[in-house]
Amino acid sequence: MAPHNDSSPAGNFTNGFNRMALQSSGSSSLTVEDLTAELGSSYDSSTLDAPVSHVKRPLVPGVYVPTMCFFDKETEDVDTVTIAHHAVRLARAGITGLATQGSNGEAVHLTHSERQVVTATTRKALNEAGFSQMPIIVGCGAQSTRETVLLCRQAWQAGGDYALVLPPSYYAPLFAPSSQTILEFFHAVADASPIPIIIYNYPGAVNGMDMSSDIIVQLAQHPNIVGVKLTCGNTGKLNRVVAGTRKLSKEYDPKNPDFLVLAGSADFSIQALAAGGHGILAGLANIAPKACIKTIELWNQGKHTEAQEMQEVVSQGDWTAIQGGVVGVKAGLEEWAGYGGYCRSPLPRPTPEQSKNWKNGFKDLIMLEKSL
Ligand SMILES: N[C@@H](CC=O)C(=O)O
Repeated sequence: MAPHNDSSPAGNFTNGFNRMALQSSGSSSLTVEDLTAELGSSYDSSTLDAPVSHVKRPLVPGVYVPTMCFFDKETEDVDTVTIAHHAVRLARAGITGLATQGSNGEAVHLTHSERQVVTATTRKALNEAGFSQMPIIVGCGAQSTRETVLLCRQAWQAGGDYALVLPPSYYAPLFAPSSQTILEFFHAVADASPIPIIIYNYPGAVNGMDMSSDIIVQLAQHPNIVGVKLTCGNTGKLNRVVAGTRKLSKEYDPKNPDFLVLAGSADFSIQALAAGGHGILAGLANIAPKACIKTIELWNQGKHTEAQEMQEVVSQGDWTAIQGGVVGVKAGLEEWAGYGGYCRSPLPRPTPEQSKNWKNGFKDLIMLEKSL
């Protein structure tokens, strides 16, 4: 397997694209001028107050958290103070990395420039708190190849290290989830993106499209595709992807694999590890990062009975998160951590009864979290 492009091109943040980025990404269909023009119309660099420096931040096994986007309760404006606070709180809990604009980050509610602000705020907060080596994955899924590439470039500009990419889904009936169309889409994005791509397989979010292990392994052969988040919950598939991608490496190192295979929900953390997976990228870690980390540590230390017991608490808590979705996770944070607020409209604000139920649903998990 060719070495991964896990280092973003050096250079300071500017509103125009860095030519090195384009050269290193091998982009052939989009010029610097095209992209600068596109950015000029969709992105206001004055919203960022500091240059973003680009350094190598490797993607290693562990617990990654799709962090939340917080909003002012009255105006629904992006609340950068709480975004920064939450990122640092998670980092101090010992997580491996963060993902902005995942499902829990309400990417679909954000404009391009707001996405930039969220990622840059997160990068800045981590750097200032001493976590400058912690990678940030940025959700970059969009419906066209062109917009997906643009989001990847904007993610890089804002300080993102990796791009999490869903397959386009609006026209899903016109192609199968493991078709040539999907293959070509991911190849085109990976060719043009200045940051490496992580495939996001989340059938529930993409018109039911569920990519097969065969196509994921095929895509893993691209030097700029470096991992997958499997929210499908299919541990048989996860096992096949680990086995198939391991064979692509000259020397497989489970502590530093060439292709990272992550469970997309915390309720199958140890099941994923038993299948050879490398960790999780899971929303529940917003609520209970230490419990998610400890469950994985126990398993990796060979303490399988203790890990299984902890997994049961995590899985029960995740059931509340899965049922309440991002509304429920925010309500849980508000109830147990004193911040969280509400999702952007049109997502509903929870009723007092819902908040009470979700608070109770997370109770055992929070007790565990507080004991760690
Ligand atoms: N249940 C998932 C939702 C998106 O992938 C998670 O935990 O993040």
